[in-house]
Amino acid sequence: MTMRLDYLSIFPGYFDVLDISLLGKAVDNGLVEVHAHDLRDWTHDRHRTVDDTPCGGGAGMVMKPDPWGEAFDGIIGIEPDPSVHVIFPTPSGIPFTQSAAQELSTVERVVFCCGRYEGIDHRVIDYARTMWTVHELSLGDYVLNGGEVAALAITEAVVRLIPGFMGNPESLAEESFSPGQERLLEYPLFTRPVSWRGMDVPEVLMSGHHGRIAEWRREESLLLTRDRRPDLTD
Ligand SMILES: Nc1cc(-c2cccs2)n[nH]1
Repeated sequence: MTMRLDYLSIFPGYFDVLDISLLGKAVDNGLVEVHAHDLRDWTHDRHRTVDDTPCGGGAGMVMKPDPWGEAFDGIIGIEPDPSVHVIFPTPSGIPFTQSAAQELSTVERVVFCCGRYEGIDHRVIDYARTMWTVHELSLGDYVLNGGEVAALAITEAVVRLIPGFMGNPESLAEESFSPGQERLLEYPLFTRPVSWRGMDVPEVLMSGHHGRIAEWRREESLLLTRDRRPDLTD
């Protein structure tokens, strides 16, 4: 299965980075195909205008619906297709989680709509919901200048889960937040040298005693989770 990823943005250059590293490899081995589009290509005025003042007043500018609608027609089509997943990163979205990444990793087509300014005219999202499967997703309780960085983060979380993408799929199963895993934070990791700047690797990890090592790691995860993410232990 090849996943097609489209990105609609007034800064399509953000997505050049997808040609690099692991994601670049996924593109090379045909696991994913990536298309970035400049929303301004669907404007018709000399200034290639994509925004206007908010109806009802208020600060900032809102992204006009017309360019989005024409871009949807050109990129996705004019017939409804629930198999197409359209993602609007937004601070007012539902929290993006590993389980959402897991679900999206099985989808054949994903279109990211990267808003700027104060946001996109709401009729664009309402229209998209009549046509495709729409996800308004938040990365966390902080505000970015636009959806591009969020789209890249969601892309990385999703693409790395596509079967055949990661060399060693077993490592995925053990990760924090993987399905089936207890919701615990990762224990501290060490590698050689055993002694570094006066700090030694914990002795238990050099003991070769797998039972004790597993016990030490679990305890460390429990302590870390209780200290930093008590919400995960609910
Ligand atoms: N979680 C999150 C998403 C965003 C934005 C998406 C689009 C513009 S700002 N900020 N923070």
